[in-house]
Amino acid sequence: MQKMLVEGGRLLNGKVRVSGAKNSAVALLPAAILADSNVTIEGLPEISDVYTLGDLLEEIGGKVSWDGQTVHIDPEHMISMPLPNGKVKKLRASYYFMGAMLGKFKQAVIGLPGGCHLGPRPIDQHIKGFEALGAQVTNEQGAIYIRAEELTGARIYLDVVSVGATINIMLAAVKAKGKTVIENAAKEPEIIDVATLLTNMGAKIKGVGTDVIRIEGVPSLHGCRHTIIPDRIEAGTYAIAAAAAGNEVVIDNVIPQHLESLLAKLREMGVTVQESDEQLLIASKNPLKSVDIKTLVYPGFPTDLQQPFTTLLTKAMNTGVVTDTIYSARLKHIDELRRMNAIIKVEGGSAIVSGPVQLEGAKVKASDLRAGAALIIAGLMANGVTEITGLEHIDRGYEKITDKLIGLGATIWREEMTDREIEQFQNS
Ligand SMILES: CC(=O)N[C@H]1[C@@H](OP(=O)(O)OP(=O)(O)OC[C@H]2O[C@@H](n3ccc(=O)[nH]c3=O)[C@H](O)[C@@H]2O)O[C@H](CO)[C@@H](O)[C@@H]1O
Ligand SMILES: C=C(OP(=O)(O)O)C(=O)O
Repeated sequence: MQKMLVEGGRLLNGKVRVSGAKNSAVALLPAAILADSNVTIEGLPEISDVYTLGDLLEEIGGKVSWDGQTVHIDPEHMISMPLPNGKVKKLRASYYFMGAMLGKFKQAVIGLPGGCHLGPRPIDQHIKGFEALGAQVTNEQGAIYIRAEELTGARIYLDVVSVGATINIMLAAVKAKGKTVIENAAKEPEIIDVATLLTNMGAKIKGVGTDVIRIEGVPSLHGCRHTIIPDRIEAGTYAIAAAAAGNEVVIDNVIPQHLESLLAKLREMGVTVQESDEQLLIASKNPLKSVDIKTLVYPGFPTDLQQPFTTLLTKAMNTGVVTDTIYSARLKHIDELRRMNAIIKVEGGSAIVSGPVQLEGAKVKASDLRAGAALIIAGLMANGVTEITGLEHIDRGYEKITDKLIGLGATIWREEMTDREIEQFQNS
């Protein structure tokens, strides 16, 4: 087991390249189940969630071969193997096996998913969608059993706007008989990416990127080649790091339109942001002004950037209020930031950040993926050395983050933990 050490006080400078989008990748890989022939996906991020999903595809009989960031998936010998336990518990996105296996085999048994602990992560809207298409769904000892004689298109209104439910219902509906309409659908770029893959496989989908998606079921889907979109959350994380601890940083392989809410907030704080076709230039200034943020569904401020942004607010003048309307309990980074000298009060589900303060290096624990990113940025801003444990969360979603930050001039490295440190970590 390793820990990460960050020596603060070096200003980030230079260029960093963004990898493929984690939250697309985790849906594109299960989507390949629906094809009858080879699917190739290019530009995948080298992160543990991606490899876990590759292993799960193999568990159900797929042939999966990797060539760097490209994966070739041969679905010909896949079967409707139950996956009640094991690797499905390691990540949230294993729930996309439900929609994809239901669409392909008319049945699926999938353990309730894992993923970051952000408070309750219900899947009632996914189940409502599967049932509307004609499936019977039961929960038996922590696994979801789904079975249908036949899948028939339906009109499905989502009671909450959900990325996971929108994608899962698309996966189940692309081969159903007749027309499916998903109303109050989510509009995130990752949903468009998944729909693009499915369309390349022969699916008939209209309206993605709006809140009404129309799907005309087709009897079969074929293989294809697809290139993933860049990771807007990784790009946003580097943009925040540059604003917090940078001089001038160019972020390469970005779709700036995917980040408008973040960029608007950075500009409000006084950060210089320049956008070009595939790049962002972030130039930080002192002092920064505080702003309030409220996370919302796309194109609102992303919940996945709330935690790193909270760290940035510690160096801004006055108080900024952070409210996460998607995952109101996504606040586990706050106690760790307080250990580093941050002044943050939690009131009525919002975090109130007072600044500016000089953060101090400390021993902290990443409780989830974006909390990890928030702590790394705090380490870059802090006096002295910050020691971060819980790296398995960070490795789920950030490709080569230490190398990328070293490329920008940061002093950051990983070390093996001693037996005593591992014991302390496990008891904490
Ligand atoms: C809308 C949104 O910002 N979604 C984010 C959410 O996706 P994720 O797929 O986890 O969450 P959803 O988009 O599905 O859920 C959005 C909201 O709807 C609720 N809900 C969801 C499904 C359901 O069946 N019932 C239900 O009540 C959730 O509790 C949440 O409050 O976390 C991911 C990982 O951090 C992000 O990449 C997504 O951008
Ligand atoms: C919380 C996240 O991931 P997951 O939903 O896969 O746990 C995230 O991407 O920020």
